[in-house]
Amino acid sequence: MATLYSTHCRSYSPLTQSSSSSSSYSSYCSSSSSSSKLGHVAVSSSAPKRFLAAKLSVLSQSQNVARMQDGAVATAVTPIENDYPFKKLKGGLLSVPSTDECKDAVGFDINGNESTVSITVVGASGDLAKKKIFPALFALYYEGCLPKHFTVYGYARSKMTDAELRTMVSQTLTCRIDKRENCGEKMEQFLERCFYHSGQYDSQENFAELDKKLKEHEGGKVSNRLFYLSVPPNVFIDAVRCASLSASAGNGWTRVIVEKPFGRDSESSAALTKGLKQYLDEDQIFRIDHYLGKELVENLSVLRFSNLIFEPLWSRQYIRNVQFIFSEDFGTEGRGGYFDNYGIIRDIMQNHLLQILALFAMETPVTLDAEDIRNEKVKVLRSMRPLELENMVIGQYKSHTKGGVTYPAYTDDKTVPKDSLTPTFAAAALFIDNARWDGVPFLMKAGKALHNKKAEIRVQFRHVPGNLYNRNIGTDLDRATNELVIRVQPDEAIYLKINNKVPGLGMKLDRSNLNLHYAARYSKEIPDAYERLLLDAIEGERRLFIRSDELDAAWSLFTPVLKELEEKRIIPEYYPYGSRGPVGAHYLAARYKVRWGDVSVEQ
Ligand SMILES: NC(=O)C1=CN([C@@H]2O[C@H](COP(=O)(O)OP(=O)(O)OC[C@H]3O[C@@H](n4cnc5c(N)ncnc54)[C@H](OP(=O)(O)O)[C@@H]3O)[C@@H](O)[C@H]2O)C=CC1
Ligand SMILES: O=C1O[C@H](COP(=O)(O)O)[C@@H](O)[C@H](O)[C@H]1O
Repeated sequence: MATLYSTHCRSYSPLTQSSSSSSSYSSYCSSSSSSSKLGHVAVSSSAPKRFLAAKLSVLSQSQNVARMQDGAVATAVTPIENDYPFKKLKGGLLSVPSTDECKDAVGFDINGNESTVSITVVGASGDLAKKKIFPALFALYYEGCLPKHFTVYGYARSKMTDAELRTMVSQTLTCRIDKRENCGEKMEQFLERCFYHSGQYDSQENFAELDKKLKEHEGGKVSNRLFYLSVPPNVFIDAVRCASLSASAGNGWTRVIVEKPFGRDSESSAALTKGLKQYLDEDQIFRIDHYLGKELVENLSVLRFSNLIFEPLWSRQYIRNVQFIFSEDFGTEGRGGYFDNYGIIRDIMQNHLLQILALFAMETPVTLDAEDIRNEKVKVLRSMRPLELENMVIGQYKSHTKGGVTYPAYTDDKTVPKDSLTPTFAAAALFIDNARWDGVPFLMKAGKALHNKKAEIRVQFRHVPGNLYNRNIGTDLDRATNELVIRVQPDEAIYLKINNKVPGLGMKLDRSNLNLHYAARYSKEIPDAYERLLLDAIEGERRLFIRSDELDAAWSLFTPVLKELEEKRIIPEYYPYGSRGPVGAHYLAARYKVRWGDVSVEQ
């Protein structure tokens, strides 16, 4: 993706040229008066603004120019030669990043036929569906991002009427849109497109009934179907089997979003993948890791690859250590049954934090195409040393009374065995054995029931060699090194800690932050990760979803230590609910001469 720009409006090439018109980087030109000897490219000007799809029927063989259906001329960053990366894209599709606004969502396929998208939320009665999926779908609708013809179906065993589903969706709306203008009116319109079908997850017959209903809504148009598996993992394969055999799209695409957990170790993950692939091709499977949809995680590559000042520093030569920190100020209340079978390492580290690490550490991908990015991520994961027990600390929260309020221990949850050793906290030191990162500790820390809720990436740079100002810094040289902090949530920010002189006649040094604070810089609300990911799945954009080889590599790193922890019944270090977690995490970091950045006074 990321390769075609309309030159009729402007000439643009990322990194090398600037826009020659006042139109924004990604604005979309809908007409052209220029003549061209180039062939016809089938794309309508009602194509979505976000990803403009163009079918390349005839192209200039040697140039980076193509003509759009509506006459606009577009240029690619690299020559279009019916060659990589384009020929890899199905049906000769080019996709172009445009604005993140999507007011004119497309309702046509590439041949100009009217198409529909049906989104079936399997497990619609559940927590995730209510909390995240329906609100995200509504936000996309509100923003004009859903295609013209779309239908949302809830599917679960619970008996519900369409009206009851609609009440459930409207009452559980927790999304960022809920206080916006015309929310009620838009919600009414959205709910009219929501329906419910009750059925078993292992019943082809029940899915065939769903298929019949979907067909009625599709009304003979090209049908595209997205199934979101928001059910416990033991139901995944049954639901995929029944959906694919009885309710696949007849003439459009069928895609399935699969929620984590993707297994609990290498073997079970491989079995799940094998099971899914009995019924689906890899490119139909969208394994979701919602951290990849978070705004600042998306921005990580932009920060790195579009700013000259960072990439040259991005290696062992300048970086002392990197920290990935996740904390929540609540326990597993309500999810103890699920959590006890997985623990924090599987719940957060093996997926969310490791995915961010891979994006952070990868080499520059050839293009922004999903496969190029995922290829680079896999290389990072495969260059990593499997985690060893000695490089890991685990903890579990215990009850704590503060201000007259007693907070429960993890094992106070009725669905958790009293003698459970499942970690609710873990810290780990990981290493990437490649030329760029040899010897640099990548530290991870994740915990529930801690003192705050936060997710951040901290990059600590090396000391300035022969620093002229060492005398002015004092004895704690570590404190004076530069640190780049990417605060993923809450209160998104990117800031760089630098040393500066305190104004005055003396020479006293101070630490200050060069701060990109999102709330101050942008008035626009940040979309929820599920919005971005759902939209990507609808648009067939796989960049933020996990490929099966990435998943295998991720499990290979964690499976041995997970087995060892369980086999040896390693006792976690107990920490009070609402504290900063086990002190063992500090000893682990100290072994690699690291101090956690989130515990210093000036964070
Ligand atoms: N909730 C969250 O915050 C997150 C959840 N996930 C993952 O998303 C998926 C859905 O999560 P969540 O909504 O919390 O799950 P729920 O436990 O709420 O289950 C979803 C629905 O599945 C059905 N269901 C529940 N248990 C079973 C069972 N044993 N057998 C068959 N059907 C069952 C129920 O619907 P009915 O009885 O009506 O059929 C339920 O409403 C899971 O894979 C979870 O791991 C991932 C990240 C975060
Ligand atoms: O996947 C999961 O993520 C949530 C945290 O997500 P966030 O977007 O609210 O930070 C976590 O609570 C849950 O345990 C885990 O399964």
